[in-house]
Amino acid sequence: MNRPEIEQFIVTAEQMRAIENRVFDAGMPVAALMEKVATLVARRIQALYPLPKSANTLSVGVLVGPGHNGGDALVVARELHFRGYEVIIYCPFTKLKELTQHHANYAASLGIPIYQEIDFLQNCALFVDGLFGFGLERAIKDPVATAIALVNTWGKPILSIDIPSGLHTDTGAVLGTAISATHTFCLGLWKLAFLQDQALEYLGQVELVDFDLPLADIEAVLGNFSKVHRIVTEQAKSGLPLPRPPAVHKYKLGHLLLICGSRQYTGAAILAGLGARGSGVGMLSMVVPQSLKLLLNRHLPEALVIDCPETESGAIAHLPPEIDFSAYQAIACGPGLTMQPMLLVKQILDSDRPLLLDADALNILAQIDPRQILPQRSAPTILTPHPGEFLRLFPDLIMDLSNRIAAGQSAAQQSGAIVVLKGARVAIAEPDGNIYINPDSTPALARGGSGDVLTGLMGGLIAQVNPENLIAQVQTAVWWHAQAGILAAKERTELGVDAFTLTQYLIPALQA
Ligand SMILES: NC(=O)C1=CN([C@@H]2O[C@H](COP(=O)(O)OP(=O)(O)OC[C@H]3O[C@@H](n4cnc5c(N)ncnc54)[C@H](O)[C@@H]3O)[C@@H](O)[C@H]2O)[C@H](O)CC1
Ligand SMILES: [K+]
Repeated sequence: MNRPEIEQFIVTAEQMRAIENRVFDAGMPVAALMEKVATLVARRIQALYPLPKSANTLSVGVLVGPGHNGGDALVVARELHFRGYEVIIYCPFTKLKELTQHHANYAASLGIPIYQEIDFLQNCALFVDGLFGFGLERAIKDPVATAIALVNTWGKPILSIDIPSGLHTDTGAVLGTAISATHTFCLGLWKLAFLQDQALEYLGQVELVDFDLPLADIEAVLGNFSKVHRIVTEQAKSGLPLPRPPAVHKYKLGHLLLICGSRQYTGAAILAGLGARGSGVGMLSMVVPQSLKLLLNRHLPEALVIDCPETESGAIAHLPPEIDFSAYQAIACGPGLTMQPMLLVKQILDSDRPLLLDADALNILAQIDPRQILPQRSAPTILTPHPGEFLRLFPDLIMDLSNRIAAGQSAAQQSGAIVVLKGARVAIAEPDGNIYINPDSTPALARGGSGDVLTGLMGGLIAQVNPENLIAQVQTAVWWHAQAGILAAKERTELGVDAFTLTQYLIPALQA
């Protein structure tokens, strides 16, 4: 059983090494730690792939590298051998670290075959990957590169120790070539690569193996320096406005002003409205162009629809002159807006309400310059860009998959806004440099309209709380949205999660 508090930390290779060194300096022998860690991994492998009762054994190919990742793999090989598995080792390296060499000698003395060619392992039913861990420093070359490519094509389960060999521990980039794991046992603390979009297809199912690194050592190294956090379920749930106080009325549960839609993008308004409905917000007012009013009344009978004069092409022309922003606890704006309501966006930027901008509102903001206007706002601003919108907003922050965390942090610091950077692993950056990454999601959410649902949901949540708790609500919204997608995909496959269906899973996701 992992300690729950351990799940929140995210470390770089350098931080992991520093934590590990503190433990060694305090007296824990390196060999003892390796023994402990690898024994835990071996047990997990036995649980996942028990020896079949029908056959006498299961053949396991163990890929062994020159460092301590290879040492871990050799301990696993030895344990599986003693438990009755037929183990075959591939180790093409002539020079091993000392401890690793000791384990290799002992494995050989037990009669476990060790080969320098990968072909000897091609009939194995299962592979354990211990080629490289967080010590990988340069691109993998032949013959190991070819061996990795070959094992990947064999289609057998591959269980990686610590990280799939070939992935950079911090960026998740592939260095030369990488193991495509079916399952990865991340050792001790979550490494940054596990939250990087570009690593996801190599990781398979992921699991943290807690081996009792003392919290004091983790905190001594991470201390105030670690600004990268993993959103954990318990914390996300605690942000939900539940349970409601028993004696409460609708105006105490937040009033959201949701500004969205155009004749061209009608559905975006409906989806955002349904997202807001899911949030349980006390009151929902929706600003839309006139011609959407009837349709919205049909889909969202509970919403107060503020219909606005519209442009020739059906965008909102302007807000009603009598609109009073102080009646709302939050404003969310953007889905389906088109680029026309430029003045409207300027007007809400001038308001003193917490403001969430998405989609076209972000594209309009990009033309105004977020770094100039956002720091002048008296209330918090939240931006929810996908990578394309992000680059329009912050064109000089070149963002690619290997630096999205740093880019998100810079954008938040420079604009003073909370920046929710969408992607396979949504990252939420705060102006103070902290960044929160949502670890569990599903590709089912990569679909038109899913962002509109998030805007409504997040808007509805932030309207319900004190602006001081905003960052917690933003995390909760991102987590909740992903959980709804995960549940919907489980019941309906990843193809069955259109944005409307997603709105129908918001509440079931909480019940689950
Ligand atoms: N997390 C912990 O506290 C523990 C981790 N353990 C395991 O140890 C590895 C890290 O071990 P380390 O020896 O530092 O690194 P690696 O095994 O990843 O490999 C480094 C080794 O490989 C050489 N090298 C680097 N890049 C290449 C390359 N492209 N081609 C060839 N050789 C390369 C480098 O020079 C080194 O010699 C960690 O991941 C865990 O699995 C401990 O077992 C327990 C505690
Ligand atoms: K590995």
